[in-house]
Amino acid sequence: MVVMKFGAAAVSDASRINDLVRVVRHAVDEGQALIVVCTAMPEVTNLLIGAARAAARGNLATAEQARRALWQRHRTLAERLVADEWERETLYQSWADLLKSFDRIVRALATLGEHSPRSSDAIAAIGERFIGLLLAVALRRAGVAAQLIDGAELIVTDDHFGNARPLPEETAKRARARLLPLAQSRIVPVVTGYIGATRQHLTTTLGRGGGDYSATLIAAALDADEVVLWTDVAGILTADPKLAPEARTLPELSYLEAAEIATLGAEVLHPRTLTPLAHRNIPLHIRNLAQPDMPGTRVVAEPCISSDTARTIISAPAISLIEIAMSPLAAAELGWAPELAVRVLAELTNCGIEVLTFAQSFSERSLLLAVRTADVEYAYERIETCLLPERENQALRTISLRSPVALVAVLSAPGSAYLAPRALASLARVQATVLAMVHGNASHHLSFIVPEEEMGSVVRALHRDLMMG
Ligand SMILES: Nc1ncnc2c1ncn2[C@@H]1O[C@H](COP(=O)(O)OP(=O)(O)O)[C@@H](O)[C@H]1O
Ligand SMILES: N[C@@H](CC(=O)OP(=O)(O)O)C(=O)O
Repeated sequence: MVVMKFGAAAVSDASRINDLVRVVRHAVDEGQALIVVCTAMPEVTNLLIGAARAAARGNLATAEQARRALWQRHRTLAERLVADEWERETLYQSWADLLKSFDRIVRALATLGEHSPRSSDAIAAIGERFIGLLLAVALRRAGVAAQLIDGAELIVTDDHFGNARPLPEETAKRARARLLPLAQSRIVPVVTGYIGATRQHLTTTLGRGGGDYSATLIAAALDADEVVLWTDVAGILTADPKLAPEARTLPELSYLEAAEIATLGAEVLHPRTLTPLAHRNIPLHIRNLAQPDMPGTRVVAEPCISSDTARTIISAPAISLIEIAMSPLAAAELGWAPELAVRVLAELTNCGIEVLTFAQSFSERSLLLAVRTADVEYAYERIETCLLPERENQALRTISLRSPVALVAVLSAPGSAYLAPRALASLARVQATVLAMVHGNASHHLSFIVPEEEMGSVVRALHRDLMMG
C-alpha cells in the first residue's frame, strides 16, 4: 500500500492535474494499492481564512470576492479537465453545496462580529473539499475507480482548532475501517488532507501545511509501505531550485534530519510529518510531479549516504515582520518584560495565527515576529488589542510592519565550524539587508529575514559560499 499526497503545487493548473492523473493511473496499472491525499489549490486556504476574518469585521464585499475567486478558479479547471457536460454539471452541484456552507459561515460571522479558530477551520476545509471533488472526477474519467473520502471522517483530533492534535488510536481504527475495504475493492480513496474532526464531529485542521501530516497519519494507520509527497521540485535540494538552479537534490535523509528541515519555519514539510513514520519505519519519498522518473529525496531510518548531506537552504516568501518596540523611558524603568512577549505570542496562538519565528532584542527592548503575509493584518489588530494597556500608559513606542519579507534558513552539517561568520560574510558580499537573524541552539542552524526582493540573491550567495564545497 502506498499513500500519495499531492500538495497545492500539484493542483495549480490543469496540466499539473493531468500529470497527477497519469502518475496515479500508472501506479494502479502496476497493481499498486493506493491512497491519494490532496490539498487545496495555491492560495485558496489563505483566501478562505481571509474571507472569514473579513466577514467578522462586517466586510462582506471581501468575503464575496473570495467566494467568486474560489468558484472561478475551480470552474476554469473543470472546463479544461471534465469534457462531459453532465459530469461537469454534477460537479458544479456539489460545489454549490459547499458554497452554501461557505455562505452560512460567513453570515454567522458577520452577525456575531467575531470569529475564532473553530470557524476558520470550518471555512478553510472547504478548499480541500473543492479540489477533492474535482480530482475524484478527473481520476474516474481516466479509468481509475476513485472515491472521495473526507479527512474529517478519518482523522480524529482534539479540539485545538487551527492546529489540532490527532488521537492516533481512534484515527487508526477509523482509517482502517473506512479505507481498507475500498483498497480491497481496488477503489482509490481520494482523501481531503489537512482536515480532521473532534469526537463531536466538529471540523478541525492540522495546522498550515498539514496535508503532509494527514498522509503520514493515514500511512501509519494502514501500516503502508511508503508515502510519496508529490510536489513541483525534485525533492529536498541544497536550495530552492527555482532560485538557485545549480542546487542538488539530497538523495537520502534520516527521519531526524528531515524533521530538522521541517522545523526551519518554512512549508517544505509540515513539522509533525515524520513522527508517525519514524515509529514504524515507513519510508517517505519527495518527488517532482513534472519529472516522475527522477528519484527525488528518500527519508528513511538509516540513510546509506553520510549525514552531512543534510545541508540545505530553505527559503519561503510571502512573510511579514511585525516589530513591537517599547518606549526607551518605560524600558529604562521597567526593563524589557519577557512577559510582554509571552502575552503577544499567546494572543496570536489563541486566535490561530502561526508565528514562524521571533526574536527579542534586549538592548532595543523590542520584539520581532514573522507571520505569513496572509495573516499580518489580523495579527496586527490582535496585537493592538492585546497591548492596549501599554499603549495607554505610553510604555509602547511603536508597532511597525515590514512586508513583504522572506525567511531564509541555513542548515549545515552538525559540528561544521563558523556557520554564522561564513553566512554573514556571504550576505555582506551581496549587500543583503538583514532585518532579523535567529541562531539555532545547535549552532548549525541559522535563519535570516530579508526583504523579499533580495531572497533570490541571498539564496544564491549562501548556496555558492556554503553548499558548493
Ligand atoms: N531547499 C529546498 N528544497 C526544496 N524545495 C524548497 C527548498 N526551499 C524552498 N523550497 C520550496 O518549497 C516548495 C515546496 O513546498 P510546498 O509549497 O509546501 O509544497 P506543496 O504545495 O507540495 O505542499 C517548493 O516548490 C520550493 O519552492
Ligand atoms: N491547504 C492547506 C494545507 C496544506 O497542506 O497545503 P500544502 O499541501 O499546499 O502545503 C494550507 O495551505 O495550509
